[in-house]
Amino acid sequence: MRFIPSHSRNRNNDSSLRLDNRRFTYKELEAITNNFQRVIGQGGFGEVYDGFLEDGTQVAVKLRSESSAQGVQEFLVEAQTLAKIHHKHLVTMVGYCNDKEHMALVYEYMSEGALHEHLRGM
Ligand SMILES: Nc1ncnc2c1ncn2[C@@H]1O[C@H](COP(=O)(O)OP(=O)(O)OP(=O)(O)O)[C@@H](O)[C@H]1O
Repeated sequence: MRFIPSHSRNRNNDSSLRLDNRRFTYKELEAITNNFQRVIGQGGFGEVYDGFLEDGTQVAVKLRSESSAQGVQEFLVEAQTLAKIHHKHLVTMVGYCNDKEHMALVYEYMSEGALHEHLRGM
């Protein structure tokens, strides 16, 4: 499956993923997560890590593991869908990483308390 036509690929032609969100390098993710130190969850794509951006914003970094049952395309679909959607009942995607073999999605962190508050307001 293609997400953008080949004629509109970005100039360096490195990816079929083009989003308005911030693009992180794997090195930046290492810094943000303090070398992937704290696992906060486990999803279909792999582990989810706690992290902090330079401005102190807490984020959840969903790193796609090589052994993930879900494929690269599914990962890209999630990234591309969330990049387009901004809704008060959906967690915001801050950015993504598509750096050689590393793929990750970066979301605003949502604590359980915040989630319950969120759901109560629905
Ligand atoms: N934005 C977030 N803030 C805080 N924790 C998160 C966030 N996103 C995910 N997590 C943690 O990571 C776990 C797995 O995330 P999530 O369910 O989104 O993964 P997934 O890959 O979509 O799972 P699946 O596809 O198997 O349903 C969550 O249960 C939660 O503990």
